[in-house]
Amino acid sequence: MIGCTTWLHPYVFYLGAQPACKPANLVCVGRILCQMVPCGAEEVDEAIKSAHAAYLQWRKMAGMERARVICVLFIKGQHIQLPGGSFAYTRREPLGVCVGIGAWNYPFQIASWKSAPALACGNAMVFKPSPMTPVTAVILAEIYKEAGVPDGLFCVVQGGADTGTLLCQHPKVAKVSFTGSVPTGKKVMEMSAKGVKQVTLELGGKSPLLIFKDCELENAVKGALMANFLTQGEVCCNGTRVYVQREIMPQFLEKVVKRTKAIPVGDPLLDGTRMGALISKPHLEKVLGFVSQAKKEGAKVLCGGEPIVPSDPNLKGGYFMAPCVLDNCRDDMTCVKEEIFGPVMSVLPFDTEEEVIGRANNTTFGLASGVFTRDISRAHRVAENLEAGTCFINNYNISPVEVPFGGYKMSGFGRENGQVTIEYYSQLKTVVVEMGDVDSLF
Ligand SMILES: NC(=O)C1=CN([C@@H]2O[C@H](COP(=O)(O)OP(=O)(O)OC[C@H]3O[C@@H](n4cnc5c(N)ncnc54)[C@H](O)[C@@H]3O)[C@@H](O)[C@H]2O)C=CC1
Ligand SMILES: C[N+](C)(C)CCCC(=O)O
Repeated sequence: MIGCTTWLHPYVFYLGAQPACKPANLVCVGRILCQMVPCGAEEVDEAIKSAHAAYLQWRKMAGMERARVICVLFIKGQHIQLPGGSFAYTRREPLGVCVGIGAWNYPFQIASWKSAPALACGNAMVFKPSPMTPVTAVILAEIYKEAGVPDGLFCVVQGGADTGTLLCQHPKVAKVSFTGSVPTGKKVMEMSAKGVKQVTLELGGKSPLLIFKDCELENAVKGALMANFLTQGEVCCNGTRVYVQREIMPQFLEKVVKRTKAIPVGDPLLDGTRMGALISKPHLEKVLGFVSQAKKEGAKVLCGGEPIVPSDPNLKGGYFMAPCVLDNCRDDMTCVKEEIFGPVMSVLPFDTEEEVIGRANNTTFGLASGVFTRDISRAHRVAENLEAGTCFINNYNISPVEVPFGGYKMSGFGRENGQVTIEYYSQLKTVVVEMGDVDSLF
């Protein structure tokens, strides 16, 4: 499949139809995995037309029929009684062709979180994965095909910013669901606004994790690791600002450093590995740059923060680094303010609940947050006061598909997962029914 230069119906994906474009290499531990060429205006247009044609059939199918190929959530409207026996009802209808644009960190999950509810609601989707991770969305298309999704309903187009722009600007597109950085999210919103298209934005974060002295410490330590080192720290909702109540700071640091040093870094295909390589050389350099900057600004590296070369010769060209814990951090440091998107935990002391909530909220991001405490009232009070789309109590990074996920503030808007997602992939039609005579004013 990789390197093919034509459409592959039915789940159209383009990997090279434009000889004028420069091919981009997808590399794995320094070796080329596949080559691809971005889609241009012609291919984007064809994909959207193909999705639109499939949508016209798919939208007519009853939920039960769609449920044979995709697990359809309960999609229903409301019945509203009006005077004189008249009534109104609402219908949830699909939007049309939706575009999904994904980041590279969870490529298969992002493609699924967007396309499954879009299709379940009766829409078609044209999905563009990140050019860093072009393959798994194509595998998802194959899975859909096997499950019985009609030809053209889920199309994958390859490319970067130019292809993304073509998708956002296409007049036949009804909605854009975007996962990526804040600067790109703003551009996507701006382009979509010009065509009055609906938008869902899942953007970056710099989430706070609050650890109170009355917590169950072992769990809090494990939670802090889950909040920082999952997927090499390349997770938008990671709790990278770890606020620890001063009294328990020494015990917390001792335990967290011990566990961090023991994380097996290496081949992600081996069962025992808990951390793989970062996505690319420039990204590794960026993350290491944050660590050096933190040192310059007065942070103390308790462990990690340097590149490592695993012993396996096959991994020599990979972009591995040792997971890092930073102590002596302050709220005004770059490592505490900016999204690093790598395995770097910044630890900060606090004294009171009121103080830590103010500090936790002092950010333009608002994706997630977490609190560890045994005090049930405190836990819910903190959850209420933190300005974030999710608050984890006594755990972190738990996101089953039945639970809504999305941001506050500059981390975006709209929600993915959970029943609420229906609202973001459908529109409401009101039907008003008169049961008596028309009472005309004229
Ligand atoms: N809130 C969430 O659910 C998640 C957010 N992210 C965020 O994503 C970022 C990292 O991912 P990246 O791929 O580096 O982000 P990015 O913003 O550079 O790219 C994301 C996607 O947008 C496309 N794109 C770039 N310029 C575009 C344009 N002008 N018009 C349309 N599309 C364009 C890219 O090709 C890619 O597919 C981090 O900030 C992270 O926090 C990542 C995963 C989940
Ligand atoms: C699955 N989870 C919660 C760890 C991450 C989901 C958001 C992302 O794509 O970064």
